[in-house]
Amino acid sequence: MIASDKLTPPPGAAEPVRHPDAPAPGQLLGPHYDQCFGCGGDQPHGLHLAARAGEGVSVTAEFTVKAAHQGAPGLAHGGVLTSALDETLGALSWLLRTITVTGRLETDFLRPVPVDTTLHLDARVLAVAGRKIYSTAAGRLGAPEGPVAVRADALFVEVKVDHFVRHGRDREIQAAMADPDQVRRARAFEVNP
Ligand SMILES: CCCCCCCCCCCCCCCC(=O)SCCNC(=O)CCNC(=O)[C@H](O)C(C)(C)COP(=O)(O)OP(=O)(O)OC[C@H]1O[C@@H](n2cnc3c(N)ncnc32)[C@H](O)[C@@H]1OP(=O)(O)O
Repeated sequence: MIASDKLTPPPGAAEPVRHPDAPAPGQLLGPHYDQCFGCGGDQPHGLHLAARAGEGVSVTAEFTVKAAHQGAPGLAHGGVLTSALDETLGALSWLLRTITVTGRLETDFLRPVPVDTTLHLDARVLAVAGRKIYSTAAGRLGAPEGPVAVRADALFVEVKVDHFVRHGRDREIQAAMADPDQVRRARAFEVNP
């Protein structure tokens, strides 16, 4: 499977560089926002995906499919699986110490994923070109070496905290800015907070 032209790093794109203050390999990254559908602990039907720093500019993550995540009877919904890939790819921001949002995400669905399966995900940055981060991820059934069920290629784009302040609903933005723990987590993404 080949990523579309929009996901092919341009000539001159740089190798990704792990930030010197990135969390150590093996360290749990924790949620970037408690209400996040992907990683937040306060979302009852969220994915509760737990990501860890890997070597280089990579992460691993686990997500267990619940009944609330079904599309067909007993099987995970494809959009939910794409969300798990998106969240895992988003966690790469912790290693670059930049805030990024998904610009483009292409998913291949290779095997059905039954409810109760734990999907073992991994993601890594392939290249960086200015604000554009090119990355790839896969989700395996039941074990880190299990068969690949889903995979994705992505382009994330670097933004500043201002992106969220400008576009987010005011109620949640005000609450986030009043929460010192949330502000600390946002700063952990940024090289120059
Ligand atoms: C107090 C508050 C605390 C907050 C604490 C936050 C904590 C940290 C939260 C992180 C959360 C992560 C969660 C998981 C990941 C999501 O799910 S993120 C949510 C989904 N994504 C979005 O909502 C993004 C919506 N899109 C946008 O906002 C804008 O289109 C973007 C992506 C920021 C780009 O807009 P822009 O900044 O105006 O930049 P633009 O010049 O258009 O594009 C820059 C470059 O990217 C390229 N590009 C852009 N989009 C595309 C595309 N779709 N295809 C190909 N190329 C593209 C452009 O062609 C351009 O290339 P160059 O011309 O430089 O070569």
